[in-house]
Amino acid sequence: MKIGCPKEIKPQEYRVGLTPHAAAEAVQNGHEVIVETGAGDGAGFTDKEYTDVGATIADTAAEVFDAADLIVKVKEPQAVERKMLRKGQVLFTYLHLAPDPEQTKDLMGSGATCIAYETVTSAQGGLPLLAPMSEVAGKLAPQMGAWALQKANGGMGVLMGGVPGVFPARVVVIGGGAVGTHAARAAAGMGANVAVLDRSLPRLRQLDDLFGDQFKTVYANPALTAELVKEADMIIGAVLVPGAAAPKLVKREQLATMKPGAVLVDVAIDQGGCFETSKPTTHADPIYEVDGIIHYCVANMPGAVPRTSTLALGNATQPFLMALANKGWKQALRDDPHLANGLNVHDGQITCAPVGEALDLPVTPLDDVLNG
Ligand SMILES: NC(=O)C1=CN([C@@H]2O[C@H](COP(=O)(O)OP(=O)(O)OC[C@H]3O[C@@H](n4cnc5c(N)ncnc54)[C@H](O)[C@@H]3O)[C@@H](O)[C@H]2O)C=CC1
Ligand SMILES: CC(=O)C(=O)O
Ligand SMILES: [Mg+2]
Repeated sequence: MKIGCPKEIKPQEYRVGLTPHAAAEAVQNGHEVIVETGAGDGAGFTDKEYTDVGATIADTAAEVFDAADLIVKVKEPQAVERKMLRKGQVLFTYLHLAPDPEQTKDLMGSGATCIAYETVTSAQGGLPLLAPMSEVAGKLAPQMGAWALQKANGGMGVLMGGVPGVFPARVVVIGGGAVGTHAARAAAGMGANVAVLDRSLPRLRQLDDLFGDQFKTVYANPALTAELVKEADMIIGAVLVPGAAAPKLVKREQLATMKPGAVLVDVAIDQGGCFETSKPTTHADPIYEVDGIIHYCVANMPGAVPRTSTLALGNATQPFLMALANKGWKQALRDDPHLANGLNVHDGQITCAPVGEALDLPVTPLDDVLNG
């Protein structure tokens, strides 16, 4: 099979979908690997590292899309990339379709088979291809929020850890999954006073057992959430309903109840955001203000640390990529129901129920596609 890896073109996205180690394994398994020139530069991988393991370098993305049976990427295909997809081709990447009707329409129109990292599941529970990037984004969130809290950046001028005699920043993390746990640990490590909210009591018990007094756990009912929102210096949005658009947990009218210069870091922005006033921003222009509250809503946060992120993502995607390449997509999905949950679009049809619900589009059952 021909596996193609284009250079990422989303603004300030420096990760790459295939590491030289992954390329080597694909070549050893008898596949042809085509990488766009410079694709690995941002993550510190040279073209030579790919050619040394037997990959071919292409001058343009068009050559990669033209040649490949299977395209491996990091971020959702941008409009110009979507035009290059074709029926029968397999796309393996993050998609985040629920809040993105335009991308969904284009992918359906392309006829391609589109497998989204973020809805692949695992037998142990959780989302194995989202988790590594959630770990990165979670650890980054307090760091980015701390920067936004600085007065020169529009924030209220509060130091995360405080100093002797002065109370530290109050950080509220909504959602205690992969992002939330790593964010809470990092914020607590910076000395902040941290509370984690989740609507899953078993998850809160687990966090309490694992982390003890490092941070407090709170059940996420709307009234309690509203109380904590008022007192917070920083709120980190880290909720997820897999595949679906994020629920809006802080409404615009609540901003008036908050401290002026408080910071909202909406990590869930890739699923549409969990604060009503969130809209996607970029690393180049990451923050904006609404009603005196600073918003940080970068949809590809791990792109800020592409070396760590590329290696972490590659560790997780590689076994699935090899299954798709070695068996062909249909057999790989028949053999592994967790990988099958990643199928979002096939030959013009939506196959992921939460995406269909979010966008009011009909959903074709996976079984019809795989065994019909
Ligand atoms: N902006 C970025 O660069 C990145 C964004 N993300 C996004 O971060 C979000 C969180 O991802 P993960 O932590 O991996 O998900 P996860 O599934 O590990 O955790 C989500 C948590 O949210 C909780 N939850 C769901 N609805 C809730 C509600 N109404 N109130 C309180 N808690 C609620 C769940 O019980 C779960 O514990 C996702 O949207 C993911 O795509 C992940 C990585 C990078
Ligand atoms: C998960 C995601 O959207 C990212 O890593 O950019
Ligand atoms: Mg996106």
